[in-house]
Amino acid sequence: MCGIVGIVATQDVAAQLYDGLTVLQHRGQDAAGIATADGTHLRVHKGNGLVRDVFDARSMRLLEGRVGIAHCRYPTAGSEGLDEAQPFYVNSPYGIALAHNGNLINTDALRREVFEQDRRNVNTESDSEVLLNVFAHELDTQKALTPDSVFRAVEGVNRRARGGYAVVCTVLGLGLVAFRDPHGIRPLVLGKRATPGGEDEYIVASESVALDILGFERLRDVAPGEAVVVTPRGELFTRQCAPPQQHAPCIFEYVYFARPDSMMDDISVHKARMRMGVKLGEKIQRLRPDHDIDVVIPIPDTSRDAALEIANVLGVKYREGFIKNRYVGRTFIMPGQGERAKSVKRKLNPIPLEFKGRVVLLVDDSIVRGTTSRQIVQMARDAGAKKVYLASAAPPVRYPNIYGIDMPSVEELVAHGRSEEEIQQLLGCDWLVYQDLADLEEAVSGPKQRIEHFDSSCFNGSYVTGIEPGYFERIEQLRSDEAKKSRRAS
Ligand SMILES: O=P(O)(O)OC[C@H]1O[C@H](OP(=O)(O)OP(=O)(O)O)[C@H](O)[C@@H]1O
Ligand SMILES: NC(=O)CC[C@H](N)C(=O)O
Ligand SMILES: [Mg+2]
Repeated sequence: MCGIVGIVATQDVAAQLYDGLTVLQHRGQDAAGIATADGTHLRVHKGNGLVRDVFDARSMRLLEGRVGIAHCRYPTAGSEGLDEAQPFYVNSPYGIALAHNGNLINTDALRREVFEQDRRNVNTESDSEVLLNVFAHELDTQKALTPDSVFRAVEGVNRRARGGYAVVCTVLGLGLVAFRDPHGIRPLVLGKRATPGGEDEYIVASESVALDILGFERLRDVAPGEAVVVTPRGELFTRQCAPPQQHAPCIFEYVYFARPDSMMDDISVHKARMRMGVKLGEKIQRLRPDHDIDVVIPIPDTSRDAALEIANVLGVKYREGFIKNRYVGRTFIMPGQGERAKSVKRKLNPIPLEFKGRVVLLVDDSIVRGTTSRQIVQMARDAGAKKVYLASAAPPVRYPNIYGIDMPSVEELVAHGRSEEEIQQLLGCDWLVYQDLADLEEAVSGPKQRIEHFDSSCFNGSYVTGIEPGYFERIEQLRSDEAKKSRRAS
């Protein structure tokens, strides 16, 4: 999913960008990078691996500048290699570094346009490098470098690019630029803090947790289609750069991606997950008023909030029956199926006394490829459970996600083309229950019903940007696990 941060401060920002990235690490574990600008120079350091592995004292010292951006990557386009780690950089016009969370769905057409019409070279398979070149070209068509000209350039990007994008850039000679796609599919939040001397400092980030740990106050979310410019002197400019369109934030952020301590589009992720638990608990109660569940056990980490509420609604015990190895990262965002499958075992281990002789209800936030649940159900049986039920706080994932979550191939989705009974059989549990989509959407938008529409495409197959014919076949060819495996091998 990728995490992005941009900061303008009165001191060098690299150390703060680094700290910001460490709390966005759950959004991307494959690569990380920071770019800083100090007036005349842009400095970039990036590499493969976790944030803590990519930077050392020397690379941090070189990252001078009071304006900077940072990225941690979960690839959805191109390869996992260093070439496609972000931020990307172009030296014309002015020198621009860009970091992107999301995924473009018209990358091929844009790539051709960029080469043939804009006469710019894109050196990788990354959609983000294409996006940078579109922005650079649009800025190049402007007469001067001002917030106003940047807003016109972002208007140009919004006319040309389709898909999900939350973007941070440093533009030499101007400062920090950030923008969000016209549907607001990907998240972006704006924060501010004042120095003891009363000077303003600003941050934009994928999740508000980055603001919290760096002492910024959350001002608001960047609006769909809005762009933000912050100059090195701490002046903030904002403008709507696209005609109004349906706001459709990605619901999977609330289900799985985001940290529970983040606020996203003014909704607490933690509360959204608790409400998912209440709704699903009520459904279980409706379907099985005389249930025989002895204990509710979450599949850590992300399902905990929902699982606790299910236990409360059902009036049964909640127990931590699986212990998570804190040194293993998130398995879903690992690039290959072999690694994902191996990592579940390394990551989760049962405490048998919580299972022995009991009817257990295991709860996960979502079942995507079924990698986790298939193994966990077996672990619960091996640990002595009498019966193993499984509840998913999200509906069946039956369609690809194309806006920044790497699930391009329907064949890899355990629920694709299968009934719930068939999935239950495949996962090996005694009963399987899924959240209904209407309940999930209601749970996320909350009592105030702040958001009317979501991008719920992986659950209902409805894509807010529209899709070109042949698109799914093409990404399947490019990005299925099989395709990635043979690319790596060659
Ligand atoms: O059906 P699957 O393809 O296995 O994908 C779904 C699982 O993957 C995620 O866990 P992950 O280990 O990535 O992160 P977490 O520790 O935050 O739950 C998610 O929370 C589910 O447990
Ligand atoms: N998950 C993301 O946001 C990915 C960003 C971009 N499409 C990449 O692959 O690098
Ligand atoms: Mg999980």
